[in-house]
Amino acid sequence: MEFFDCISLAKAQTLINNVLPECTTAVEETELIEALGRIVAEDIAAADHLPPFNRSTVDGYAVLSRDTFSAGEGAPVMLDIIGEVFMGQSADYTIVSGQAVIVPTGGMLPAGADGVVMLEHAEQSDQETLLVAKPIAPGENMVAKGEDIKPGTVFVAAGTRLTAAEIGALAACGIARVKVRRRLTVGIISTGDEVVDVIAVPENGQVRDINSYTLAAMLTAADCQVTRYGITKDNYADLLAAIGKAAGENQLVLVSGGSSVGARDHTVQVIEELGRNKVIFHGLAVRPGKPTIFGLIDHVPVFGLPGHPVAAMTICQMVVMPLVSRLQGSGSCKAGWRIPARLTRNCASAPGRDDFLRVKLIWQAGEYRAEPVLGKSGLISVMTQADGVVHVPADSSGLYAGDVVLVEVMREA
Ligand SMILES: Nc1nc2c(c(=O)[nH]1)N[C@H]1C(S)=C(S)[C@@H](COP(=O)(O)OP(=O)(O)OC[C@H]3O[C@@H](n4cnc5c(N)ncnc54)[C@H](O)[C@@H]3O)O[C@H]1N2
Ligand code: MOO
Repeated sequence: MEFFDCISLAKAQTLINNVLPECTTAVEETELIEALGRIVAEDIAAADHLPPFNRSTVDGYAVLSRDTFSAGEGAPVMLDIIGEVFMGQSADYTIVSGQAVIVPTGGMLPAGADGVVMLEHAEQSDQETLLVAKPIAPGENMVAKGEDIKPGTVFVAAGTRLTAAEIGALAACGIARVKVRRRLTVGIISTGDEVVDVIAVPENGQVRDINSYTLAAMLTAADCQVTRYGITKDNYADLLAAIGKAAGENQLVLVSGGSSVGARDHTVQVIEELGRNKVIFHGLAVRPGKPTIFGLIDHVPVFGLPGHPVAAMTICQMVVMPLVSRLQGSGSCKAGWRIPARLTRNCASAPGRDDFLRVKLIWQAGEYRAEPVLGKSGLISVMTQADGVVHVPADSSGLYAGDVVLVEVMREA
């Protein structure tokens, strides 16, 4: 039996970057609310000032702040109330020194006013006379025209994955439709004579398909359009047909199982045949995930992911997701939050190999602790217990309890 040569993770990433350096995903326009989670295709700048006029942030009296500087509880400043601004209406006044105008929270400030005295810090001795008991600073209790967003400012950059906050900013600027990248199309195939679908009751020797579900869930959460191509038997012709179809219909293909070197592991030969010798690597010096395959079929990247469910998910997160982000035109990896945490126990690692350590995050004494989740690569429960992965680089011989590590969070919430 011929065993594969493992290359380093760093070399693998360079090879992937070299063959697929940039985003080629087409652009489409979508309704604002449909744009949540999508990747913005071009820089978005504001056309106007936000807000378009000076606004009060409290219920009170619009004034010239300098008129109030000498105000105090025992020595109120007296101002003339010249009118009232109503909510949603233009403030058709100009105030000068010695004058005040009643304004509601969110109301427009009259010209000349540079601050608002809160209702509770002033008293009306009659309808036209205001006694101010507390000074305000210039700009206090108001939002200035353009203070939020200035015209011409790029407030959502190309490559941003839209969250509720950007959706709100776009709404504020009157942008009802957004140019976003088309969803990356991803085909997913599970292989294995022993693998049966979720609705089947497995017989002895059989297991239900986990990987096409975990992978589809991860890619869907990363805003991809996923097609599951079911389960293919460990049979060269069936695998050739399935991978060929998936590569013809998608921008990325993930095949789980059959990536190792056993007699039934055909994935690499199939990619080689369909891609005309475009297998770029087979074997990574990582754990888990050693038998990972990467190749191209007519420019479509195809990964052969290890069958063990922990390995399939981990390689998807650490190797496939960065490529997905790049192909999507996104600067940020969907599930790529890294947070510092203190390791709770020693973890050995073989030098010369990158290790991906599964950890559970526990909030304790004002910091996160990273508790290693022990368990074999074939156990899906390892992943239900883990919150993320710690990358132990190839030049490390391990980590010590108390080390502060970066945890790549894999959990959505
Ligand atoms: N002699 C060696 N044997 C193995 C090696 C090795 O270096 N030398 N590597 C091991 C490692 S590491 C892994 S990971 C697996 C990878 O094997 P394959 O990618 O070829 O996957 P299979 O053999 O098809 O399956 C492995 C394992 O995973 C289960 N599996 C497969 N697909 C699914 C699925 N869709 N859902 C749930 N479980 C799945 C399968 O039943 C096997 O138990 O090879 C080791 N062997
Ligand atoms: O990829 Mo295998 O699961 O390293 O154990």
